[in-house]
Amino acid sequence: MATNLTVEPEHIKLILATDFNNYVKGERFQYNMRSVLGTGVFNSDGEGWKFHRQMTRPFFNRDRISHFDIFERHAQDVVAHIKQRNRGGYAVDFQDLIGRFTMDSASEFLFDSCINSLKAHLPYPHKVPVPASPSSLPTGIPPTDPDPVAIAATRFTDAFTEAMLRISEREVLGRIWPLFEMTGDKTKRAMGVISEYLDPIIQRAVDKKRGGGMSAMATDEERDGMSLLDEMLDQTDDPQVLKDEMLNMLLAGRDTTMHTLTVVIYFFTMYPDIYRRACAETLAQIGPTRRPTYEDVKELNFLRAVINETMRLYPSVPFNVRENIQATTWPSPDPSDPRPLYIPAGSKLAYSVFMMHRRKDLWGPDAEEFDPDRFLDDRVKKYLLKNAFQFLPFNAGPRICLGQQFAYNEMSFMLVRLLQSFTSFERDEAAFAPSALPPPEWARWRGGRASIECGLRCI
Ligand code: HEM
Repeated sequence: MATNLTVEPEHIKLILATDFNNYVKGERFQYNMRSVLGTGVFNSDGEGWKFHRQMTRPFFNRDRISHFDIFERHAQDVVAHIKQRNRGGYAVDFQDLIGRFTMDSASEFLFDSCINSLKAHLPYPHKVPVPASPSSLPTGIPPTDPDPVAIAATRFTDAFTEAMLRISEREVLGRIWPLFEMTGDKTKRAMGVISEYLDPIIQRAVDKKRGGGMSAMATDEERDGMSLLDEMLDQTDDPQVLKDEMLNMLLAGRDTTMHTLTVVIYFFTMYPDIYRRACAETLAQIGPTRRPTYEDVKELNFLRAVINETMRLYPSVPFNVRENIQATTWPSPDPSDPRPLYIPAGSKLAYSVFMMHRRKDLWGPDAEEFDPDRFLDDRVKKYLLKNAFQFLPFNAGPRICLGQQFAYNEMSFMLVRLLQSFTSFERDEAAFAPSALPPPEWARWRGGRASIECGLRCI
């Protein structure tokens, strides 16, 4: 069956909000993801989804997301890693590094159990031969991690990445993916490693609860100190349900913010003026060393515009899919033919915010340009305020991203710490892995320069 793709705000509004109950992720999508995401919040519909959503939502509503201690610890590690690598004359794979920041921050925030991926050593640029012994390294960093915490973190994050890649491959292959897994489930190995890591954490939390630890009778102060895992234990102590939810949350919490932060930095390397303005705003509001507070972050209007403009052009979830339960109609997108579109029951539907965010009729003639000022000047009124459904990096309606405010805080905090620490960022294209380079023919296409896995020098 063909997939119908829409980039119309009116259609997306129906799917996500006004006719929400008629659209589901669907059995096919859930089957593809199940061996990794189980029945977690991303991978469920109907009553199952409601159970997961109501189990996790209260956690994000608390004023917890305004506590920045976790971000500070991990941001300091990021800055130290960059300085150390740059001192040795090496570029840093920023996407890898910032993925460690978002993984460690999310795991500590959500489960009070940090993965500690920032404790492991960073990979070297692909052309640098891996030194044979610690003493031969200019930075003095041993080539492998002797620390068991670092080894466990690396095994876990590698397995996590592998599992996510495997399920995305299934989506790309579509209906025929089981043919490619006839000899066995391709997520099994990675899920074995993931379970080895998560099962003891979950078991400890279950035992703590059974032993009379945190409970629904906890005081407000005690609740403030509870992790999402503790809170979920108020609803269930089924280890499989808890594990599914942890993985769903880690997926949501690592890759989205990692991707957005990487593209922001990529844009800083392309547009030094934008970088200078963001820097000037940060220094005026917070100064060169002070740790940013929740209130500071809210005042950084230009930085927020940079983040929004990045998510407009490169949203972390560029496409999404749904199926409709009942047959329905959509308004015609063609003004010359007002007849509505008929959508038979059980249609495969895709919507692309990536494409919608670049439409010139919705955003103006410069829709494909990177220009954060469009979120600050009269273009807000002219375009954005006309239709709330034309800017949807976090989705909308009942399934809107639960971590939106956490994500804005986390990304702003990390960017402030980078802006305070470095006066410029440069791409080091010699350090790019060949697989991260755009194919040569892209250079002939307009806008075809981007490759976001960047080797970076921070000065
Ligand atoms: C730049 C950062 C982020 C972006 C752009 C983003 C975007 C999205 C989008 C588009 C969805 C809808 C997915 C779908 O319906 O298929 C979503 C859902 C969700 N997000 Fe985020 N997200 C971000 C960060 C986070 C973070 C940091 C967390 C948690 C720590 C989080 C937690 C969730 C959860 C739990 C859902 C599932 C909601 C549901 O289905 O009811 N997100 N996010």
